[in-house]
Amino acid sequence: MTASRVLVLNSGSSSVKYQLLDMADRSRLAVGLVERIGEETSRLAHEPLATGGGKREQLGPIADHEAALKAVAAELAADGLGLDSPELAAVGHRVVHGGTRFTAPTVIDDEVLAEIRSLVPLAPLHNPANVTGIEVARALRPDVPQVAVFDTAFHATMPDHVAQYAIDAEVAERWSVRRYGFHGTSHAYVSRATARLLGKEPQEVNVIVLHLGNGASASAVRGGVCVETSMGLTPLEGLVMGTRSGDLDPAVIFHLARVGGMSVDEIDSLLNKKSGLLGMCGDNDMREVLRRAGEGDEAARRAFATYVHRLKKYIGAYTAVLGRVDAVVFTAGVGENAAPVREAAVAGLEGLGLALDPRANAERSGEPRLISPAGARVAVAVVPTDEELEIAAQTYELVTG
Ligand SMILES: Nc1ncnc2c1ncn2[C@@H]1O[C@H](COP(=O)(O)OP(=O)(O)O)[C@@H](O)[C@H]1O
Ligand SMILES: CC(=O)OP(=O)(O)O
Ligand SMILES: [Mg+2]
Repeated sequence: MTASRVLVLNSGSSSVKYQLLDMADRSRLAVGLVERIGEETSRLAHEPLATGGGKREQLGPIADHEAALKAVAAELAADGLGLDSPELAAVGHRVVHGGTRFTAPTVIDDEVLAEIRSLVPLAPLHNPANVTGIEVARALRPDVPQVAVFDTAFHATMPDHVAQYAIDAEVAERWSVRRYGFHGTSHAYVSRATARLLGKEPQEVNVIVLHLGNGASASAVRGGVCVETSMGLTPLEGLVMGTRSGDLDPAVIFHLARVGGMSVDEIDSLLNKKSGLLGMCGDNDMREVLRRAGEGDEAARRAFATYVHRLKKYIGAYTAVLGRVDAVVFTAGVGENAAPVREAAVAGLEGLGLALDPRANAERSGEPRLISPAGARVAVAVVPTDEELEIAAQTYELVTG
């Protein structure tokens, strides 16, 4: 019997999502989530699909990512799905920043881990958690390959003139200042799945992918190759997000420092953790924003309008970048679930060939589906992302291929 299980760890700044998959048939054996790590109200939700044991929940403080991962390992072990199993072929880690060095899945050794650690300043919210995940998994199973799958990898094909910021070239080179892009695993998976939905090969279609989760980014994918994306040096640029500002005039930072007396760290925290929907209206969860806006709450309505306006700008810009667009596709928590966001983002874009079928848009389903009217010039679609499956597939291919 060859080992065919892959454990995928997707560690975020305050959460860990995980899945144990059997890559022999791509089935999911266990899935779970630890959220609000570092708070009093941490929660671990675990579902051992293989045993049919039903969902289990643990409430109470989980201090840090190390504690979270150990709790996950204990849950898996309790179902006989532990990391000690001889069937475990590899652990796949989502690593957010791969810099210019990593553009493909990579088996992690000491040197690779050191390089991932050195990229922490470029993804301070994400890479430290990714490093902890690698350290904990490695300590538990030093004999099993640990593979890093990078959020930046899919965007490495962006042309230099797209990746370059219009700043002094020597300064940019010296400090690795360029646009990298993130959520690449999702953009890759979803753009391919969209081609399939259209009955085409990825090489045949041009797609605009809107990944709208807590973090949010857009990408322009021409014939399966990423040519532009909205996140930059770090996951702060681009769309309005749950707690991040996205695009702004860089002079806002000088102004807040010089006139507002804020430190660089305070401004960093303001723009990454206290901005976006949260900053504008006090709620970062789109469900709350929609509920409040529906009740006529002015701050929530304006936050929604700003969020949607930014999306429209990117759809227009990427239509120009691609020249011909076959599909605009919505994915991730907001993109898959929030029909009002999709409706408002596409409204008024008939000139670009975009329209929605209101009935199809209102339908709820976990399947990839079209929400544009039959015969529309540009398809509009909802395609659920599956970063964990994609990470598992890339990991398994690397260790067995
Ligand atoms: N039914 C829904 N309507 C609107 N927004 C939703 C809905 N379900 C989930 N979301 C949004 O999805 C977001 C999380 O998306 P997700 O892709 O899971 O994010 P991440 O992977 O970045 O943590 C939540 O902040 C929430 O606002
Ligand atoms: C890169 C990024 O923004 O990731 P997330 O959406 O998981 O925060
Ligand atoms: Mg996500």
